[in-house]
Amino acid sequence: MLAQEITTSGRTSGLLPAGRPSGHLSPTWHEARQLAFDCAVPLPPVDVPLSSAIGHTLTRDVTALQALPHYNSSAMDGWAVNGSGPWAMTDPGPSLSPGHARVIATGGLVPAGAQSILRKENGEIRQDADGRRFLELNDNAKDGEPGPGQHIRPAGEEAVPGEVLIPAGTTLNPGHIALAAVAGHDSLQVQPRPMVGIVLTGSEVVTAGVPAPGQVRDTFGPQLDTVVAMLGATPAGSVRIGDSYAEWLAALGGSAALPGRMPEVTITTGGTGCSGTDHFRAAVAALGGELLLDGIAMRPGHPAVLAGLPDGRFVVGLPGNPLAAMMALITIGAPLLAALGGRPLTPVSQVTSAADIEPSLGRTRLIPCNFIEGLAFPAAHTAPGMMRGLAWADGVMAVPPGGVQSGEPVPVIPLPWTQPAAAVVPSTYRARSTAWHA
Ligand SMILES: Nc1nc2c(c(=O)[nH]1)N[C@H]1C(S)=C(S)[C@@H](COP(=O)(O)OP(=O)(O)OC[C@H]3O[C@@H](n4cnc5c(N)ncnc54)[C@H](O)[C@@H]3O)O[C@H]1N2
Ligand code: MOO
Repeated sequence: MLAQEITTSGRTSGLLPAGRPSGHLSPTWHEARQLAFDCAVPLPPVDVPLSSAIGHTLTRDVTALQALPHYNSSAMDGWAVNGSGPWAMTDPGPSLSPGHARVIATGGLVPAGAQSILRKENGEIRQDADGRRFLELNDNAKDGEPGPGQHIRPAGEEAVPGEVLIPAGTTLNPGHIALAAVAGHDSLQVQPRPMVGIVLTGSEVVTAGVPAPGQVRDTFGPQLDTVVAMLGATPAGSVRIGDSYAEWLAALGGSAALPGRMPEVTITTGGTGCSGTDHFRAAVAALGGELLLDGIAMRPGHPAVLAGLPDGRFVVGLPGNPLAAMMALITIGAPLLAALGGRPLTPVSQVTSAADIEPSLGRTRLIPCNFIEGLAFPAAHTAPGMMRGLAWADGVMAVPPGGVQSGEPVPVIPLPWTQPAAAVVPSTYRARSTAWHA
C-alpha cells in the first residue's frame, strides 16, 4: 500500500512525474534505501488458519481462552483414590467417596473428591470372600504414597483464563502454533507477506542451453522467486515478454499477464535505460503511475526505478545487467518488501575494509565481498554484468563516494541468503594497502 494514500501514517513520498527525463539529482544509496522503505506502509493484518501461520508475525496477542489445563487431569495410568488405602473399587461417576478408588487413564478427568492418583505399577486389586474388589499398595509403592495431589495436573497450572500466551510481534514457530491450538484458537491474526509478480523482459534472453552471440542466458528466472521469498514476500508467478511497448503495458497493467489476485509489487528486469526498447517509464506513465525514485547515485544499478501505480501497486524496475539488478534489488526491493511486510529496515553494519578502494565521484559502489577474520575483502569479478563475485560473496560493501582505505570501517549489508556480518569492527588493522579494482 502506498504510504501517500495513508493519511494517518504521517509518511509522505516525493513523487516524480513518470515518462519524462527527470533531470534531478539522484538520491544517494542511503537515501534510496530509506525512500523505498518510507514509501510503503504495512499491509493490513489478516486472519489465517493455524497451519498457515507458521513463520508469520503475529499482530494480535494470543490469550488463553480458558484455564490451561482446563480440568484436573491424571498424569498417570492408574487409580484415582480418596483417603488412605486399601480402597474399595467403584464404577465410573462424577465423584469419589472416601475410602474409594476408580480406574483412571492418563489425561482422564479426576473425579470430585479424589485426592491423588496411584500409578498402576504401585497397586494391586484383590478380591475378598464376598467378591468385593479392593485396591492395595504393592511393594513398589514408596512410603507415604500416594501423597496429596500426587500425579494430578491441576486446572490452570499452565495459564489462567485471559493470560497472554504469545504476544503480538512474535514470529510464529511450530511450538507457538501448538500452544495456540491447546489454548482453543482456530486462526490467528498475522501480518501478511506482500505478493510479488515478476516480469522478465528482453527478446535476446533465452531460458535454456548455451546462448548464441547476441543472446543472453536468463539469470533471473531460475532464482528471483526464491530471493523474493527470502526477502519475506510471496512469489506470485512470472511472465516473460519481449521488448515491445504493448507487451510492457499489458504486463504492468497486470490483467492478462498475471491472473488472479493482483500482486502488491511487480518486479521488472531490464528496460530501465534510454534506448528504443526500454519502456519502463513510458508504461508507468501510460498507466497513470508516478516515479517514486528514478535512478540512484550508485554503481552498479544506477538506472533502477521505483514507481507507484494509481491502484496502490508498486513497480520495482531492475536494470538488465545481472549484478546491477541484484544490487538494485537489495537497495530498493528489500526495503520496500520489509515495509509492506511490517518488518524493519535491515541495518547497515560497519566492517573493516581489507583493501584500499579509490573514490568514485558522487557514487556509492556496491561491491560483493567476503568476510574473513572480521575483515571485508572485495570480491573479484564484480563488473555490472558478472555473477562470479556475487556467487561466493558473504555480503556487499557500500563504499562511499570518497572511497575507503584499508583498515577503515566500510558500510556492509548482508545478501538475502547470507547472515549479517559477524564482526562489526572499529579496528586498527593496517596490514596492507593494496588497491582494489573491479
Ligand atoms: N546510453 C546509455 N546506455 C546505458 C546506460 C546509460 O546510462 N546510458 N546505463 C547502462 C547501465 S549502467 C545499465 S545497468 C543498463 C540498463 O539497461 P536496461 O535496464 O535498459 O536493460 P537492458 O538494456 O534490457 O539490458 C541490459 C543488459 O542486461 C542483459 N539482460 C537483460 N535481461 C537479462 C536476463 N534476464 N538475464 C541476463 N542478462 C539480461 C541484456 O542482454 C543487456 O546485456 O544500461 C546501460 N546502458
Ligand atoms: O550501473 Mo549499470 O547498473 O553498471 O550495470
